[in-house]
Amino acid sequence: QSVWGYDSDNGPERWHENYPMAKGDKQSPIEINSKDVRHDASLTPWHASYDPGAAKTILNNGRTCRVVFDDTFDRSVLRGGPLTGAYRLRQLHLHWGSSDDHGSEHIIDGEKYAAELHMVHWNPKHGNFAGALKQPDGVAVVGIFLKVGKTPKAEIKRILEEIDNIKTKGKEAPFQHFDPSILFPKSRDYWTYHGSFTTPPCEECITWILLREPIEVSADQMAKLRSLSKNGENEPVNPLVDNWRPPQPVKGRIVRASFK
Ligand SMILES: COc1ccc(CNS(=O)(=O)c2ccc(S(N)(=O)=O)s2)cc1
Ligand SMILES: [Zn+2]
Repeated sequence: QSVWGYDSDNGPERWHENYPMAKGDKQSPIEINSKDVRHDASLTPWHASYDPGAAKTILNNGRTCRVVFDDTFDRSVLRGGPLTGAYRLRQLHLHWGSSDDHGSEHIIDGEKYAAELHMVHWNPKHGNFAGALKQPDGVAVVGIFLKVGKTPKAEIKRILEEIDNIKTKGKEAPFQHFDPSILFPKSRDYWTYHGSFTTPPCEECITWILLREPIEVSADQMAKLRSLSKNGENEPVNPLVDNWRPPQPVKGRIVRASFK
């Protein structure tokens, strides 16, 4: 029984065999077409107040590179935008391609970005993360697009410098004194819609907040990300690339924009 992944025998087309939610009506990611988006003047700005001391470790779980935060109390929280109340930051991770022309999960007006960074937050009114997964307002994910350019954002460097310590599956390293809000682009403009985890178990518990302005990374930084391996240290190197789910049916959902 192969665990889910992104290969032909365990990839997105087969996830529904073990995770029936994968065929739900509110799945993510989706393609966003500006002509179908509705500007909602009632959408307020979102605010993140993160404690750099909440950052704990960075790990390679064979499917992504993930930074984990202390979410045992309201220490690093996201508020506002489409959200009611304060959502606790639990982890951030990325999805990327095997080349710079693809890799993001959400696609904007036909454009695929080289990568997409997800900051996962959960609603403490549901007790714990496992409880929040079962609620439509349980989880909020901020998505930031990464574009390859000439003036790379220095802040992503901190994450990529750690890559050498977590090359293989299961490797974990301390990752402290890190405030992920330095990764935010200048503009606060965003799209928001209701969807799901883009990986199994694909629960439909996510309020997506996708930032309109991409951040820039260098080609070398993308190559660094692609040097991670899906396999453990005593196994053959299997480049960790193309860990993105293709767009899912919108099924009548409305995507709202905070901007005109
Ligand atoms: C029942 O046990 C569970 C249930 C659910 C999870 C997934 N939760 S998670 O935060 O690791 C995420 C996976 C995918 C995310 S995406 N690409 O949509 O931002 S977030 C873990 C354990
Ligand atoms: Zn993700």
